[in-house]
Amino acid sequence: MHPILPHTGPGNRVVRLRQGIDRLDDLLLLTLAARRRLVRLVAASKREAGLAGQDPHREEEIFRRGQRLARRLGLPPRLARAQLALAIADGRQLQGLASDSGQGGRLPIAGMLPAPMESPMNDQARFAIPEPPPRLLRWFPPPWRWAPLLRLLPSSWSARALEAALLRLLDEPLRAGELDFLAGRRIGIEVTDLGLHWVLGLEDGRLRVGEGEPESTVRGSATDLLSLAGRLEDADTLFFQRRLEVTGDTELGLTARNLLDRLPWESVPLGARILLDRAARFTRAARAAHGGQA
Ligand SMILES: O=C(O)C(=O)C[C@]1(C(=O)O)C=C[C@@H](O)C=C1
Repeated sequence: MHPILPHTGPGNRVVRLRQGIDRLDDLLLLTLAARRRLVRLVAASKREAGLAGQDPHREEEIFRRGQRLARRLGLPPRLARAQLALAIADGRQLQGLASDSGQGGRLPIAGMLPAPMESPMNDQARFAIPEPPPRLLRWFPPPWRWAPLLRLLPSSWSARALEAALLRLLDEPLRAGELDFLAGRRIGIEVTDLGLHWVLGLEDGRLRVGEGEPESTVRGSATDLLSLAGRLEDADTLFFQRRLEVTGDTELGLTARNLLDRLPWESVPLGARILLDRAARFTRAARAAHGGQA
């Protein structure tokens, strides 16, 4: 808490807004850290495929996409360009590539990056994704601290993201007709610590995330729901420990739960599996770092 700002009134609003700004700054850095991991992976794949490190077309494409998104978000295009230039300069530096390969200073802020500090590592150590260190996680806010920020986002965003994630995850059971029991029904998913809830149904053979009163609701913390979806914990354990709860039409809720248990995990796209596994491990480690309260 800032020492000279009051705890009530407009001063308090400043404190809370600054906390929001801090969370968003955390997100910026977190995004950069995740980007670096992907750059290392893409560098390894390019080497394996015998492709050149530097790819000016790809860089152009990144800038073009950035400008389009900046326009849609009302962000100054120069700001978007500068941010992306910094990220790409770092991407090049990670791969030991020239920061500006004679392209007329297209990455003008490359010089702002610190000199490479990468110590020589073998490929395995370099590309392995380490468990986040606990001290860093204690600094990283627990899921419930994100709730007020998430509420600021349009609910259609989270609904679309969930719909896309579920479509990938449940593609095979959906095509095999195993989700037919959901036709015309509405099942709720509630992430208690994030204050998020969605209603899921099957319309014309397609999974839909929509509005309305659910007939049955599966409820749990972000960490526990991710652990279930990522197969780090099985549904029985979570229900038995009351970390997962089904209310309303129990039969419908239990059918959904059983489906999750029987999910043909091998058929889930590898990328989605890795992402889920990472997200679940990360939030579990964050919960442990916050004394089990995240
Ligand atoms: O996509 C790649 O091939 C990368 O190496 C990543 C990246 C970037 O940082 O986005 C870095 C250097 C390349 O010139 C193009 C893009």
